[in-house]
Amino acid sequence: MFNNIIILLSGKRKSGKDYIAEKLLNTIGKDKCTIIRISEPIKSHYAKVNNLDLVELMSANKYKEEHRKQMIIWSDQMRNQDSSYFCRAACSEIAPKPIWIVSDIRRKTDIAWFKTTYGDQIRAVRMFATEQARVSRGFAFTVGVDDVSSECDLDDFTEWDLCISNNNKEECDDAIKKILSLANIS
Ligand SMILES: Nc1ncnc2c1ncn2[C@@H]1O[C@H](COP(=O)(O)OP(=O)(O)OP(=O)(O)O)[C@@H](O)[C@H]1O
Repeated sequence: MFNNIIILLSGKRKSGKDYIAEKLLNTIGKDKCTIIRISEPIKSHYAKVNNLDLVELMSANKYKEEHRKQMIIWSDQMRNQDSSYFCRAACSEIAPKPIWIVSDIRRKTDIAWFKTTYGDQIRAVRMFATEQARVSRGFAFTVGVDDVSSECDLDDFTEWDLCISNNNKEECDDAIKKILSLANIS
């Protein structure tokens, strides 16, 4: 596979993982870069099993939030059988581009699988935003979502290559520069 650097983005809900991933994609260029979402195979398999509309499920709307808890429970059951099932599925048909951005790393097993599979190509990035900023972006603490392993498993992980803040435009611009530098892109 022709990929040189794989940027893993992790952070709490509404810390801006997708936002930063899209900015990186637009900066690096779609010819050289692609975004991978582990949630894609989770959602497509979950939609199939439950006869749901995948387009609605992929969008950041109420429909997605309504199904989030059930998807967490279902995907945990799948992971208990095979912890790297969704990581493998997400990477199985990716275009051969030099930079991959995985925009929704949530578990130690996700990082372990990427490191085992892609070794020193991996750059692990943790994003932070204040609760105030996250609330302003639509975050509301939800039992069964924010207090379970999909949201908390990486809270005590320390082996990040880079930690960044994304509370405002200045921090976001700075974060983009730091991630590009980490990935050896000037
Ligand atoms: N630096 C920023 N400036 C302005 N808006 C931002 C910034 N970062 C994120 N946002 C906005 O906040 C909202 C949440 O961001 P995003 O969807 O990227 O978060 P996320 O971490 O991917 O969340 P989730 O884990 O729920 O998928 C989006 O509407 C996004 O446009």
